[in-house]
Amino acid sequence: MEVVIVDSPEQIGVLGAQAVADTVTAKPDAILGLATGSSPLAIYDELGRRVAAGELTLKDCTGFNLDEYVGLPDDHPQRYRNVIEDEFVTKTDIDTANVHGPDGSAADIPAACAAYERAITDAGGVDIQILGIGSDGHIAFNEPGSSLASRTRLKTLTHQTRVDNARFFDDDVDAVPVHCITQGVATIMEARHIVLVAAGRHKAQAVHELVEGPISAMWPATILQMHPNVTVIVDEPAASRLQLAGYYRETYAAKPAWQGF
Ligand SMILES: N[C@@H]1[C@@H](O)[C@H](O)[C@@H](COP(=O)(O)O)O[C@@H]1O
Repeated sequence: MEVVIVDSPEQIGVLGAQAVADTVTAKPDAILGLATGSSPLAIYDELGRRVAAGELTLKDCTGFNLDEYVGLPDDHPQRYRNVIEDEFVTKTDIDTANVHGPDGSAADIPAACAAYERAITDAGGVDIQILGIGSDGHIAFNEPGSSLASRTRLKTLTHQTRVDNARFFDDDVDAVPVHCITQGVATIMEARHIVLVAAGRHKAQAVHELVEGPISAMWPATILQMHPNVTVIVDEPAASRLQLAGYYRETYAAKPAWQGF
């Protein structure tokens, strides 16, 4: 696990976008794993800037979203498919027809979850997964207690997650759906490169557990310690509880150029 500590959320965006650009340069039809939440927004903005400047194209890429609320109408602005459309697809040149998400309106949810797993596998698997982290250590919507071997499935959101996300629903926690479909922890672990980004002091405990804590379903992100290719990019407040922060800074400063990102 590589830990990169930067000065600002904007720098998180620049480095995260660089990781995506490196992947797409090596493989123009790369499969991108897309995350909602505020943390990845700087990455999407920077990718949009690069596409607009003619430095990068995502036109042959495919995207798979991590998760989706259950039961929101198709045109609801907080439906994650719509959030990814607004925050990522419209800013870049990726083809919207090639961006997929779990079907939160499916009549048969287990069948929709199985179909989503198959779609990711049939596409060849995710080359680079952008990931945020909840303040309780959740990844996608894999709440504390999630099986570390889980696949795409229905989950019940914790009250804390619904409170955290109420800001997107006019501060009305009752408007936040109770259920979601999320890629499982094991699904996420199959991505070839995972770039997890976090900003702000409210993420400091989760980032500490993710990088330095014992692996536990109580902090689902800790399973990433078992993944061979994870880059964690955090700002100073999010890094404030890291015990080995000095070592991570020295390691990044001394990184041989040939290692790339
Ligand atoms: N399902 C999303 C997660 O994928 C995201 O990581 C988390 C943190 O969001 P933020 O980056 O806004 O703190 O929010 C939601 O729960």
